Amino acid sequence: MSEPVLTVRGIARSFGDHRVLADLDLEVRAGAAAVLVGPNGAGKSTALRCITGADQPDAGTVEVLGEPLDERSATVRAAMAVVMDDLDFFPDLTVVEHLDLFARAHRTPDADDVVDDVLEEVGLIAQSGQLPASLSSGQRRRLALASAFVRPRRLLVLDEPEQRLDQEGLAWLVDRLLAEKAAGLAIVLASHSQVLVDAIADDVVTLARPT
Ligand SMILES: Nc1ncnc2c1ncn2[C@@H]1O[C@H](COP(=O)(O)OP(=O)(O)OP(=O)(O)O)[C@@H](O)[C@H]1O
Repeated sequence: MSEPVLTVRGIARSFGDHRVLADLDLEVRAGAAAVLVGPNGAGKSTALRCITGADQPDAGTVEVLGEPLDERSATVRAAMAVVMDDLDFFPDLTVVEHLDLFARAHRTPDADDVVDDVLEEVGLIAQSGQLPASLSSGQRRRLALASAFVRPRRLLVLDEPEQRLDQEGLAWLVDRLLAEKAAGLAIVLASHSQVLVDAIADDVVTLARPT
């Protein structure tokens, strides 16, 4: 069996005396998907933030490709594509300019072709010249997801990627994530969509709302 792409051991996180995560373990290998489920406030986003280095666990360890997580390392930045809940875009860059930026910054081979293909796939060809403020919320979500698919990646970290997608968008997302797994990507995501969980999860991790 391949080495794990992501290994989480015993992470814990509290805010004041509010314990959100306690002793969370997770291992995700190439071609597999782990899905975090649980009610609002259960700690799914907190866990993903600890995995990406956006937050620090109080205890436990996170390893990416066998190395302790350092989100500044070139290896981690090249491997980990992250789409979280908060969608920040440059207000003065168009849809296609955002994707060009991601693709070129990460040295995607044949960047122009990749960006065109992904724009088509996410259904944003007609909006490619628009600024983010003029997109619908679902179109902004598609742009955020597209940014992960125009760059090299070995680990996808996605926080509720189904949010604001219509039914056709959810069907696309399922197909895309299955294709990512088939291509050897490791995926960890949080979701409230049973359709998505049933379609892609190899491992379902249920977090309970803290008491
Ligand atoms: N920076 C913070 N300071 C204080 N409390 C926080 C902070 N971040 C998260 N929390 C708390 O931690 C708990 C878990 O939040 P989190 O966002 O991880 O939940 P979630 O499972 O992702 O929920 P949802 O399904 O609503 O997205 C919540 O009670 C939240 O208020």
